[in-house]
Amino acid sequence: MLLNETAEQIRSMEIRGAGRIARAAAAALKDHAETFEGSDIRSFRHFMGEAACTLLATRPTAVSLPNAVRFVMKAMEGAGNVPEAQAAIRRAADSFLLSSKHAIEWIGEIGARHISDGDVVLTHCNSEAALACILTAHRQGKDLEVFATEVRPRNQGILTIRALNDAGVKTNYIVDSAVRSFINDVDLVVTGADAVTVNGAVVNKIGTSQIALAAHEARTTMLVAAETYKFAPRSILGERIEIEERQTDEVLDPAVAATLPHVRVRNPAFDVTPARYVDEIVTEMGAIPPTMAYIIIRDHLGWGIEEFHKNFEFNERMQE
Ligand SMILES: O=P(O)(O)OC[C@H]1O[C@H](OP(=O)(O)O)[C@H](O)[C@@H]1O
Repeated sequence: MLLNETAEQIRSMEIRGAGRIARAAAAALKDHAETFEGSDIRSFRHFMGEAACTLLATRPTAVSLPNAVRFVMKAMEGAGNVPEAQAAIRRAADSFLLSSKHAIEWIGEIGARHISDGDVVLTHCNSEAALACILTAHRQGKDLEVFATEVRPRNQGILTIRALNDAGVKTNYIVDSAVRSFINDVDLVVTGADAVTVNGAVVNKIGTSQIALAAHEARTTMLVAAETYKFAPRSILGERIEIEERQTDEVLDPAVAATLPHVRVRNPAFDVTPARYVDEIVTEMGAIPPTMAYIIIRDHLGWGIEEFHKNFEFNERMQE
């Protein structure tokens, strides 16, 4: 698929979910690299740099996207000519796609151990990682019941209840505002994440923080399922995660909005749940307390402060 087409599909949310966005971007960079005609390595770097920028501009919040793009782009750093650089990009993209798939499988296994026979689990939005935990527990023969939210305004809950229904999981579909009414019937909340910052805060679909608050009050365990490529290196530098605010027509019919000149519709797509409301983050490296985010960023992703200096030099070279 052409790079611009992938970018448009991510922007319009035809391709959505933090992990899927990241994999689509890695695959798009790989295909794009093959379309380069020429032999000048500097022109190739520029060609790929522009493609990376196009992908990065699609959606601002899910950190998996810049992490995947950087992982693939960094692979060509040492290449001396175009075929070498193309091969390096191919290898890196394939390795990202494979490790992403394995990460979700591992998260499913580890997350399922947190779910006991007879548990009632609540999930919000449509997260591959969170669903992996629930579906693995179900496949293990545990008798589960799930509460899945509607997820206004894009209604990703429909995708979730379809997946649960297809697997034969007993599921209750509720509007977002019904969470507190049912939270005392729930043993465990499992959500995904679009980003995890260095202080262990979890950025996820709007409404997650209200659910975490309700779970905290009810003493219901709150698990977040997230691959390590959703941890945000730049948060070490104090950079904040930009919360995407989407078009208002997702919330209110423009014809109705036109009759309400004093009303401003707000549509943030994500919110931030502080670490103290999250019991554990289930990653492919194991289940960790959210306060261990720094270790994941530094020791596993390899992003210490010194890496930012290296990256700065790399970006300078890309712009030459
Ligand atoms: O990567 P996985 O676990 O699939 O999803 C993680 C998160 O990505 C989604 O964002 P959106 O629907 O693209 O806005 C949701 O916020 C979901 O919880």
